[in-house]
Amino acid sequence: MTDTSILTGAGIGQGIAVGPVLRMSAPLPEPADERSNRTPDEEKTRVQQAVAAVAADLRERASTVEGTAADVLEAQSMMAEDSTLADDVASRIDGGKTAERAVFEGFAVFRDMLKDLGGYMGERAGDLDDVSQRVVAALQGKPAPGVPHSDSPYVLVAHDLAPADTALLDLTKVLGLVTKEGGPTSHTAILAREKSIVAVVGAAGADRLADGDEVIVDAGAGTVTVAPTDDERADALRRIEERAAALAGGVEPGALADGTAIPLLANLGSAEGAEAAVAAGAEGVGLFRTEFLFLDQRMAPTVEQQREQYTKLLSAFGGGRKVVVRVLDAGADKPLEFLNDAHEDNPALGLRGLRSLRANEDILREQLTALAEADAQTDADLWVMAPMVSTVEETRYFTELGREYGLKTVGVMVEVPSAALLADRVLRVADFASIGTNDLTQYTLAADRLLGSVAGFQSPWHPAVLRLIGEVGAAGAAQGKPVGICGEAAADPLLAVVLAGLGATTLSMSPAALADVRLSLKRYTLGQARSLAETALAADGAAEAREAVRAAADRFTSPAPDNRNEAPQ
Ligand SMILES: C=C(OP(=O)(O)O)C(=O)O
Ligand SMILES: [Mg+2]
Repeated sequence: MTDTSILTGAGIGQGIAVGPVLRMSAPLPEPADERSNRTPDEEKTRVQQAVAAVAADLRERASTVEGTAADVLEAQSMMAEDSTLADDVASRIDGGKTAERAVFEGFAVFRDMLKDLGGYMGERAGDLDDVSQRVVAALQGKPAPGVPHSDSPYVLVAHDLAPADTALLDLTKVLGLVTKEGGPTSHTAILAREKSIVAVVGAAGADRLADGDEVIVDAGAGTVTVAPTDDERADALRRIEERAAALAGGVEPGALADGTAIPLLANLGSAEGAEAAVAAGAEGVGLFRTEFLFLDQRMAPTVEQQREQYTKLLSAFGGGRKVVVRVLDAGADKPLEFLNDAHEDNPALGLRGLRSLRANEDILREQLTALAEADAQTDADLWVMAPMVSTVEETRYFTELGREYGLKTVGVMVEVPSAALLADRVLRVADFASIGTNDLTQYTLAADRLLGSVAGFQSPWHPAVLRLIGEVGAAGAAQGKPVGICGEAAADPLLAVVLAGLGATTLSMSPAALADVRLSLKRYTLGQARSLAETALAADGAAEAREAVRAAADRFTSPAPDNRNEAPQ
């Protein structure tokens, strides 16, 4: 590509990168479908050896990294050795196929099954393709297709990047990443977010980029500018410098430009993440997902087991810092057998969240006991909340129970439109509300958050979702009760400003998002945030809201004379 053109995709984070393209080596050609001239036993032995070598290599890579990267690589090594897949490949070899062809076909069938499932499972299809390529390469004695080697920095462009490769990218060389495939919840995106790699995934047209093409990757805008003009390049380099300077400016508390405090908190699923969250500037925890501690358990956790975990977490936030713990949120995307193992045709609308705890009140009481005991042992400021509350009556039930255990601050999550619409009454009872925008969006737009086919509906920018958030913000302001946001929406730097304008008093997000949100809040006054919220509410849909807010926000931050139109504070 030589003429300036712009590709669009899903940006991960807010970074910008400028540099020459280097492409991933092309995938291996499809193995020929011809009869094997080896015996089936010989071919099966070859497959076993190749699979064992690939699995060992993936495990070895897993041992050199941590966190999600290690989990992904472990999961891939298990895919390689999956016995159902092995049986499928063996039966193809019995039918006369070569080892290479049998692996190619067998893995493809399972890949298609995952793709058909859509959502999170569909996103795993790429992981399986990568394992298949690695096994075929091992069978052919070729190196596994992977990241190119370069001594100078470059923007890596790939059809889709395998998790094994993303996990091990040399970040001193890779300036940014562009892929044609993959969505915002693909492993590539998850790992890019975790490693703060400037990335645009799912960029249509990325396959046309060639080695040496100069590109600007703008993750915040979700664009890749090919063959930029001198002005575009200079502007991008200036913004890179500005962002680096601002991010290096230390971790001040979250606040708007006029000093209005918007504390920035972390979403955590285990106490292990606490140290990194504090290092990233988390002022406390806005959502501790307790069910993540017990997802693979068949039995309810004991009080002791829980107390130990909660004490560890609270100790990391001593000195009176706030930690909001959510009681177990079972159901739909987070199944907990010990709370509800019934088959439900529509689990998102079933016995989940507080409903399932109420049906197992002994488990809820044990959790509150453990929380109260951990609270007594530490000096963090513990707040406790219930998930999936849909009525004022449920709010009353939970807050009364919490107070029975001596918990000082007891609130509810607003994730269901009914709770948002009656927020004034809910907040008369609860000490605070925390809005879970992931579920609130799912229920407002009637779009299963796990289903790829309806992913287009899952945007918290939708004015219907924002109007509900505004209801809660207004009720909180009227009654002087805190209203936090703890869904993914809070991690979107521009939407975070809109949320502050709608009345959010704290924002909680994955720690990797804190720096960019902090930076974004600092650009706008409360008056401007409210004006941007009005702009979003007036739009017809999510895309229109985001576009209108982006344009209005640019007018606020661009140099005079436009700034004279600044909204009143
Ligand atoms: C924060 C939320 O809870 P979870 O994602 O755990 O359902 C939400 O629904 O926005
Ligand atoms: Mg939720």
